[in-house]
Amino acid sequence: MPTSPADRIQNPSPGGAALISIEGVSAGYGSTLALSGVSFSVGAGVCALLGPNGAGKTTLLNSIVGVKRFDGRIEVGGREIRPVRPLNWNHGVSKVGYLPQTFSTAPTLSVDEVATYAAWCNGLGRKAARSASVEALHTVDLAEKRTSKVRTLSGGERQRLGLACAIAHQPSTLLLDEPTVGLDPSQRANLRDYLARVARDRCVILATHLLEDVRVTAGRVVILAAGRVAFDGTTSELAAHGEAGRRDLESDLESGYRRLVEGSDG
Ligand SMILES: Nc1ncnc2c1ncn2[C@@H]1O[C@H](COP(=O)(O)OP(=O)(O)OP(=O)(O)O)[C@@H](O)[C@H]1O
Repeated sequence: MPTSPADRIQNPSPGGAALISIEGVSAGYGSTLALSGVSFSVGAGVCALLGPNGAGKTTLLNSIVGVKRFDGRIEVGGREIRPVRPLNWNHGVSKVGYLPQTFSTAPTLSVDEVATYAAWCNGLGRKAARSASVEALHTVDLAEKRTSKVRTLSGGERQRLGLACAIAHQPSTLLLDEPTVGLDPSQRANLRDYLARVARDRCVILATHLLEDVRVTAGRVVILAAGRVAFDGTTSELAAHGEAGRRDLESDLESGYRRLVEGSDG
């Protein structure tokens, strides 16, 4: 069985200090139950959150960040999330950085203004927010665009601006909802490198449909199906669910995923 590079370099074990703890979380929209009794905890490392369309991934991330009402208990860095209140409400700098599935912001603001404002909203003072913006834009390779208006950015550049907004205040946990969608291959590789680096001492939950994201970055995988946890283990354990004799780790992961979620591996 091929071993994931992330398995070797990270400590995705929930046996380490849990940065995010989710216990019996249920949430819905009117009569639609989107999450039903979801429980797992996550320590340092990249934890991939997989599942078919409508499985509840975005609902779970919105619950963790405190913008979606839920039943059950969620703690981030030992602090209980009380929906619906911003995470940093009266508590200083937010411990969470969130890149939503669709990042949108005021088109007439400059790139630098948007990132500075995000850092300020996440609890930094004005001066610290300005330098945090400079650093974050450098990290996502947007430093040269800092004076450009948001409306002039390409789709991939907007996505990277969204990431800069999520990381500028240096949160201990990062929630990223399909962050590699819309990025070109070299920016996608840069983002994966960045995630592997920051996840050494932080928790990253990466919601994605791309098994290459999982292979390259994640040590741990949680699969949601119809609002419930269908799998919780390492990437190697997920691959072990696949049909034997596949070519590589990514094929094993796909086969394991399809067997668990669809009851077949196509
Ligand atoms: N604002 C909403 N109003 C009503 N139902 C919603 C709303 N948002 C999500 N849902 C429903 O909740 C369920 C979970 O949706 P969610 O967006 O969390 O899934 P997901 O796993 O993120 O899907 P995808 O992979 O397509 O992004 C789905 O049945 C969806 O139709």
